[in-house]
Amino acid sequence: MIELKNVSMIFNQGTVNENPAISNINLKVREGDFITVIGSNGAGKSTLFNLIAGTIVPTVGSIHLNDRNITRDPEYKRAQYIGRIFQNPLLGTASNMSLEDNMTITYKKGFKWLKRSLNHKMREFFRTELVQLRMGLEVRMKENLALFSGGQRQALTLLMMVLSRPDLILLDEHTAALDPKNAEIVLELTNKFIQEYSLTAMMITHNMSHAIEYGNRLLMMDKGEIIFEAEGEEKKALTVEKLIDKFHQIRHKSFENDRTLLSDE
Ligand SMILES: Nc1ncnc2c1ncn2[C@@H]1O[C@H](COP(=O)(O)OP(=O)(O)OP(=O)(O)O)[C@@H](O)[C@H]1O
Repeated sequence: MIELKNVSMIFNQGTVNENPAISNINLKVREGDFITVIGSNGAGKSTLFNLIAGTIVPTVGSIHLNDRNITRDPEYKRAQYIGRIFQNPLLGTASNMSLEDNMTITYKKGFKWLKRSLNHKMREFFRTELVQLRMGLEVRMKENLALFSGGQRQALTLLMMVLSRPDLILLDEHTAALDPKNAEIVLELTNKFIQEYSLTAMMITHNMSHAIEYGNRLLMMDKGEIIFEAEGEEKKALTVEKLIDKFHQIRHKSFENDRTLLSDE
């Protein structure tokens, strides 16, 4: 699927501000993997996603999708097969357009003639898909998205991304800006979609228990490196305490992240 080979990212190379944000990462993401990514402040989690999404080009190394070298493919091109959701719930959908129009544009990739072609069949299809969110949005298809809550917007972004069936989805703390109840709803939906549609996904989270509970693989990053990986039974046996201990054993220092949620709840 996606493979990173000896990837390093050095920001401001050769200047006094030189910053080796990613150091020689090798990672194979297999089809169907749901990988949670945790790490201390500035560990390089978002930079890793930026490299995979094509927002930035690695200083060293290469990135491959199904054996095709995509290292130099620009972000807009990769967006056709890599979906990404950010923390800000307003980013994934257009506020000044109706729910129906937002869905149409995503579904047909923005062709101008779409509005006219929004026929009964397609409207019914959207309605059925929206029911899955259990937020009552199927009866609000004509409303502008500016009227929807952050949780509803993020659930819609997720659904619209799923409809486009990307090869890989990158979830960049996509529930962090939501209140705990909505965060839980969106996370459950994420998990449901990933399972039902056999999607391949990577999810950055600051909630350690979510990182343990969801997905089949877990990566722990620090200072631009993947310092610990767990999957299958080993991952299932993890607890927040064990993860913190692991970090301590490997790095001989305590896990520092002011936003990390360490509770086991
Ligand atoms: N565009 C950039 N230019 C220069 N330095 C950058 C850039 N993007 C990230 N960095 C630096 O790279 C390092 C890794 O940052 P990154 O945002 O990937 O960390 P993170 O693990 O996502 O952190 P956090 O959990 O705090 O969001 C940091 O030192 C950061 O300042």
